[in-house]
Amino acid sequence: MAAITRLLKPSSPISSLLKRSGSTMVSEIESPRPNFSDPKASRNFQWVFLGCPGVGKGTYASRLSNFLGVPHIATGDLVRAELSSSGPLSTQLAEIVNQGKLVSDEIIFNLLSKRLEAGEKKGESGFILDGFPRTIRQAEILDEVTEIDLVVNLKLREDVLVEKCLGRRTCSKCGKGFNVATINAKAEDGRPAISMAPLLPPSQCADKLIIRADDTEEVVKARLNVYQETSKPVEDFYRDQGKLLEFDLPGGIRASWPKLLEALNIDESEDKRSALG
Ligand SMILES: Nc1ncnc2c1ncn2[C@@H]1O[C@H](COP(=O)(O)OP(=O)(O)O)[C@@H](O)[C@H]1O
Repeated sequence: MAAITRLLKPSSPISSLLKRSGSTMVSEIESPRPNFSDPKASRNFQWVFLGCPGVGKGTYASRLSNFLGVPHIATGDLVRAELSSSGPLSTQLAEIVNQGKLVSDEIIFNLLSKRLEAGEKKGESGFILDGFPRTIRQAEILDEVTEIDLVVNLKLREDVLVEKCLGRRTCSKCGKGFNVATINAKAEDGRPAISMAPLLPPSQCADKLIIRADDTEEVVKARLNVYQETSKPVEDFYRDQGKLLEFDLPGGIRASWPKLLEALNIDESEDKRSALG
């Protein structure tokens, strides 16, 4: 794995470059190509998680980020934080998100570069991006500003995705995500059977659970359509670069996590095991 993942450090902070790319003058960007001649300039993992709404990008990206010691950055979380901040963008964002549409690339670049900048100030390096890039333009700009080492594409049958989204709950106090759905989908039409136990909250979170406003059946279906039309091509973008690792989730976390580590060639007994919680 080290060979795939330990590439070299970009010469400028990705946050400032993403900010500049918020304008349409993408061609103006001076790409900070990795400096392969400096063997000391090794950097941390720069991974992307792709997959349909409800597939579990947040769950697995967050576990891996603890395991690998890099921040998990979910653009959906950044959008929701902005939404609840009652800042100038919040009304506009609520309208877009609650219809299941994508926020403009400019707004996303802006939120992401602010998050990366704050992380750089705290000494963060590397990342697992979740929910970004979601358009070809976002993928192209990300490619202009830094090197992505690996893209994990999580996959699950669509009927299960809807059930999972409808079962999602978040603790309004600690922010942790849970799922109250018990999934037992039978094998049919060439789709494999899949069972997933619910991921229930501990007692201190049980009375603080909230449901995302965009997790209604109608909006989930709209988001799945947007994914097929706009985000699916991003898979091809990375497939063509030879960076896409396809991973069909075999079931819930218990069944999937060890298999995912195996697919990533990560030994679970490595020193970061304690981070798993
Ligand atoms: N990279 C992005 N580009 C455009 N819009 C985004 C992006 N990331 C998040 N959003 C907005 O935030 C919403 C929630 O995103 P996310 O939490 O990633 O949801 P999902 O469960 O659909 O994967 C999206 O439906 C979209 O409106």
